[in-house]
Amino acid sequence: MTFMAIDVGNTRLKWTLYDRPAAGARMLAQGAEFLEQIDRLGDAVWSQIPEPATMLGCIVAATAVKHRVQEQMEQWNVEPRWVVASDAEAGLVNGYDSPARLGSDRWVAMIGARHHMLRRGPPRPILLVMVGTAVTVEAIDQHGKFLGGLILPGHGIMLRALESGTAGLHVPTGDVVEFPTNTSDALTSGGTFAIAGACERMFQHLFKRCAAEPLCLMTGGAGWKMLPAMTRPFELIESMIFDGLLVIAEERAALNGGV
Ligand SMILES: Nc1ncnc2c1ncn2[C@@H]1O[C@H](COP(=O)(O)OP(=O)(O)O)[C@@H](O)[C@H]1O
Ligand SMILES: CC(C)(COP(=O)(O)O)[C@@H](O)C(=O)NCCC(=O)O
Ligand SMILES: [K+]
Repeated sequence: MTFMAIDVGNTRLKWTLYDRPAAGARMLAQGAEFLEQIDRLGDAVWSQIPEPATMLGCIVAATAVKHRVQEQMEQWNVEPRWVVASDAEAGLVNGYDSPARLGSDRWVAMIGARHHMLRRGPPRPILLVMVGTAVTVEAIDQHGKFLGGLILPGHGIMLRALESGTAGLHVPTGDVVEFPTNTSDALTSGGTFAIAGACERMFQHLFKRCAAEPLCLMTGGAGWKMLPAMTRPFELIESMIFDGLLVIAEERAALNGGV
């Protein structure tokens, strides 16, 4: 009962094939492609792997990208299914003003994060940071309610915005240092500490709201770059969105006999 999990962000498509649609499933194959390169998936790596029996994905890229992804899946007899954020799913309650407008990647990652937290101990609030094209900083209380989250530009977008809005900021990538003394280091450190500072503020808001110390989790393709600059310990779980997709698929299968 093979299961394909797909996460399409604004920069890359990430996929993992599992032996079954359930938390703790065994990974059979995985990959990541920049969106410009996804049109080769069907003929290349996806023609070399076992056919998935079911599929579940989340996508925040444009509708045209979704169609391109589904085209690559046509060789399989599998119906594409994409998560849409709802009022509640898999133990998480959605506090967004318009629940369906919440990015499905954010929703799925939060479900994965809550699952990780519950497996390791008593319920705690969670601060979940996802570092992709954009950065999101999510606050979840100890009861599983998503209280709200921040959206910030990612490193790349911040740098491009500064480059296009100024005459003198066209420099190579620098290092993250406490007291930058050149333009490259000033830009790289500025972006990194902007994100770290936003995370710290949300940690404080969440701690105060819940009167319990949040568990700090991080995910996303650029998470490893942010880790050393954080003001407190974060655990990096690269597979968070896939873990969330597995949890959702398992629960939906139990509820109605299929994803
Ligand atoms: N192999 C890589 N090459 C270049 N950038 C990468 C790579 N892996 C991760 N990144 C960084 O991670 C970001 C993309 O992370 P990802 O989680 O795939 O984003 P998204 O979900 O928005 O598509 C890029 O903006 C880039 O900064
Ligand atoms: C915030 C995002 C742009 C993040 O995208 P990503 O960095 O994963 O490509 C995406 O989750 C999105 O488009 N969200 C919809 C708006 C919202 O969540 O409020
Ligand atoms: K993402």
